[in-house]
Amino acid sequence: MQVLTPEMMKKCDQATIKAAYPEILLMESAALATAKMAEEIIEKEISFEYKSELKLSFLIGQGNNGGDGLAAARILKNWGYQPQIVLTCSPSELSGVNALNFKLAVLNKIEIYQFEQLKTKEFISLIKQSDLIVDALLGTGIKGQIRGSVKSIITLINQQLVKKPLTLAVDIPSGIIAANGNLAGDALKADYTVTMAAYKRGLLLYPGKDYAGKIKVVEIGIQSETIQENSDQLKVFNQQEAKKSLPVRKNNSHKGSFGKLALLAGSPGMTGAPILTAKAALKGGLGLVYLLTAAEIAEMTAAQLPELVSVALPSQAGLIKETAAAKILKFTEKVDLIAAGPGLGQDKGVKTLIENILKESSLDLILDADALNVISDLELLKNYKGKLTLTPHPGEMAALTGLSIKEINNNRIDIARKFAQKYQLNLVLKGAATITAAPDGRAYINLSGSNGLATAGSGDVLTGLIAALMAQESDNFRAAALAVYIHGRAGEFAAQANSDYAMIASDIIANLKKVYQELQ
Ligand SMILES: NC(=O)C1=CN([C@@H]2O[C@H](COP(=O)(O)OP(=O)(O)OC[C@H]3O[C@@H](n4cnc5c(N)ncnc54)[C@H](OP(=O)(O)O)[C@@H]3O)[C@@H](O)[C@H]2O)[C@H](O)CC1
Ligand SMILES: [K+]
Repeated sequence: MQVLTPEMMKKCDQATIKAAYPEILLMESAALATAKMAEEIIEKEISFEYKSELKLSFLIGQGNNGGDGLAAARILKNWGYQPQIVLTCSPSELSGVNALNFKLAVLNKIEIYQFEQLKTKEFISLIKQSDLIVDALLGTGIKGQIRGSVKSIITLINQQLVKKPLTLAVDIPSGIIAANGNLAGDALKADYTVTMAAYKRGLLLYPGKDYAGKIKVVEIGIQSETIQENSDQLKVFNQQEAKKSLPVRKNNSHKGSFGKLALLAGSPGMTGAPILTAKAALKGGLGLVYLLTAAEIAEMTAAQLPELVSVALPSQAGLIKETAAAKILKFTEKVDLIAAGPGLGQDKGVKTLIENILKESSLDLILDADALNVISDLELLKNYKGKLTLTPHPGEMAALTGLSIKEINNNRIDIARKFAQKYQLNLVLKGAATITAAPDGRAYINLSGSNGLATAGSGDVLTGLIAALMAQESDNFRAAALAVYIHGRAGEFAAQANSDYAMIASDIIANLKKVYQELQ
């Protein structure tokens, strides 16, 4: 399913209207979907005897988002509810389809208030008594910081109400910038969002994602071809996508059928990282892991995980020496892919080692953590002969690009995509709302996960999973996106079992089986 910017959404609306779909009909479809969602929420969340006893309050802005709200209120009135409307402007300031929907609301005898004419106390009491608020103040047309009556309403609700009524946002919570998920000063938190035709970026990026609650994308008459033509190939990776992408395992197979991984990882202070990566790779379905590690810890790591084949490399002060390059490259002749980085440590020797692999190997290669930190010549990435995947967190991405972490997080989608295209590699930009980008411009925003995933070793687990899925699926980009999804979903299961607070990286691995069972 596509993820759009406000400009793309506008183009879709315009193309649909131009192709003979009247604007009022589009708005009516959006309103009908909103009314249905409101009814679903009411039935699920509120116990009541008569529809007419429920207080449904519609907060209505001056634009088309408000128009959606006006029409939805009218539909619910016709279904036997008693909605009331709070308008942020005077009726004479409404135009076009919004003015028409206002007239219809009046005709249907809906109770209408103008915010400016209400005393603060009256407004607060009206909101407090509401069983459901429908937020149709601002949608994709937001410009600049919130202002005027819209700002007063959002501020009053956020500052004066200890317990906020159940809230349904129309299209996007008001105050969230649809292009990037940032706050336009302040925003109204929703429990549910009904969004028209496609996801908007701001619903999936933080802080917007925290404001949106449960999101439902509804069809309003815009053809999927129109959305496809006006989008930029950014999609969500959700359970449906994961089910489609899960590699089929052949019955007539041996451990070589599911891939052999050379994992270059670990140092004396960091013996857990390679174990987490190796274990996640094996539990992810990979056939065989060779851990290539510093001589000091080769034996000890082998003892920690009996399924592992541990290979000792020459080292100095615990870090693998650059002279190990020849041995590693010779060794990689018998594997299908290489993953490097977890717990590797950083020094000149490690840097030379990684550079040599980038210059000489042509296997599928995943670089994570310290293997990313030692890269200074980005041309090496571009010129790599095999298929390359990088898995930076925002700090590592900042080091790779020379941007600040804040800049990365403010524009993570575009930065990840441009980097992947420029250097012709798969990029997994980690953090809340992980982006997976392909060299050909495709990209996914991942939808699974929990804040418990922000725990030591979580990235090491992801690297192992990416290796596992890549070994089983030929499209490395799809494999990486699937691994990110599975990692996030296993994190959700781990959080359910342990709480977000108490889960650790090993719990992600322990819950992989539940994800595979769910996807099969
Ligand atoms: N045909 C369609 O386009 C459909 C659209 N749908 C819904 O429409 C909205 C987008 O509607 P749009 O009118 O483009 O914009 P909004 O309603 O979101 O906002 C515009 C009004 O809000 C005022 N505004 C803008 N920024 C601010 C702000 N920071 N603070 C306060 N007020 C603001 C703006 O005022 P101006 O003075 O700038 O003109 C407008 O009054 C979309 O989200 C959907 O809900 C339907 O889905 C159907 C088809
Ligand atoms: K809204």
